[in-house]
Amino acid sequence: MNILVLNCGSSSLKYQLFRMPEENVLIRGGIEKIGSDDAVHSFKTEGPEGGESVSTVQILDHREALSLVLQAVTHDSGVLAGVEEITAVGHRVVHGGEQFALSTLVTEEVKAAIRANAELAPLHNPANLQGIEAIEDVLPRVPQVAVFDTAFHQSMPPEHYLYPIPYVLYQRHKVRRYGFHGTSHRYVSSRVPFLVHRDLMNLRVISCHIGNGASVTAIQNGRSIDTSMGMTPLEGVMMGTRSGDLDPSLQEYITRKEELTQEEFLSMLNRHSGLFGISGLSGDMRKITEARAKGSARSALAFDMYEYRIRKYIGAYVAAMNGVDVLLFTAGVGENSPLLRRKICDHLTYLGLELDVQANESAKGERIISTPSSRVTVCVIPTNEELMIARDTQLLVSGLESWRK
Ligand SMILES: Nc1ncnc2c1ncn2[C@@H]1O[C@H](COP(=O)(O)OP(=O)(O)O)[C@@H](O)[C@H]1O
Ligand SMILES: CC(=O)OP(=O)(O)O
Ligand SMILES: [Mg+2]
Repeated sequence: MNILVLNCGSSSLKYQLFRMPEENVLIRGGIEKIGSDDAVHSFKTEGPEGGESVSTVQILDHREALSLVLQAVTHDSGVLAGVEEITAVGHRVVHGGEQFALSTLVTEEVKAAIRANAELAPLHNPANLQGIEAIEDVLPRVPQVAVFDTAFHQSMPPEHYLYPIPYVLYQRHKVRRYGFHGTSHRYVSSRVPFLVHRDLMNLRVISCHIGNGASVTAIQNGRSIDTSMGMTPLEGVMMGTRSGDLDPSLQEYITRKEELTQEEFLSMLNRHSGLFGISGLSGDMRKITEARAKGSARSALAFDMYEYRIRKYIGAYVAAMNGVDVLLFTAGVGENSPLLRRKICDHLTYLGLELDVQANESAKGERIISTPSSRVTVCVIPTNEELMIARDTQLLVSGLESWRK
């Protein structure tokens, strides 16, 4: 079967088409700057006759973006003869609230729940829903599956997911911590046994997903027991453009002093803070690392704060699990910044952690970067949220087909 996986961001759409169960990627692509005259659509087909295409186009919304995707996977690339060859579509959906601990087939109720949770993930859920509805319009008979960022963290116990505020706010409005990047944390932790040759059920893993958004998760016996993001993806470590943890009193003080509205304040924390806010330069770790190397004091400060805040969460999760067996790094920064990994590990030697400095600098792909005698195994595991979504979609759609027979 051919499964199209869509990850709709606020102004972007990433996609991959999988042939399942072989797990072959037939084509992968992305559209950036949706809503502008100069949106960029790029895609790449795999295999011996693989090719690449990059074009600048005017794209108003996700609906238009999706028609380009369908054109790319059929006519433009020749990968499929027609859209009817798409068996099912899997979507990354960021906020599933308390309703979803597992992936699910999209129904009217599921769409209503995604809509209801949009308030909690305003940057992500509306775009996810647009993607689902756009597919419904074009391919009304094709089953769709929603795979939630929050689902993996539904195993957190209440003492970890509740905020110490009046309990009634949880009862009335479901104010609690949910956590995100669950599909990524689930995927990378599922790879650990293959790398360390030990059963996940007996391991304490700290998973650091450090991309544009970043979160750290404590995984005990294969289940998430705590994670750094909260009710929204703003809590936790410092990120590219997001602040992470703050004193909540800042809101009243800053909005008064700077005459900001609540929306402007939140936008400042989401889009103008983090690495970008401190460096004044960029939220992109590559630019920060370059500027730091050239002597920029503010970029060096931004880097140090970023590293320190991740390390504090690692320390907290060592305490949460009474130790750690595996520390793993994933996503754009986690996979590609040996400097960040080294700086973090330099301060964890009290755990008996010994980084293999050469392995940390040189290798690519899934790998162990600690020494054989290290008491904590440190790994780099490239994430693959899309594959996880394709697998869940396959599973749910196969169930549907056998039920229909
Ligand atoms: N070689 C590299 N060194 C440091 N950071 C990198 C490198 N390559 C990518 N990154 C960083 O990864 C981040 C993007 O991560 P990614 O996981 O792709 O994010 P998202 O999926 O949330 O958009 C960017 O901040 C980028 O700077
Ligand atoms: C939930 C979240 O922060 O996602 P991303 O890292 O893709 O922005
Ligand atoms: Mg991501």
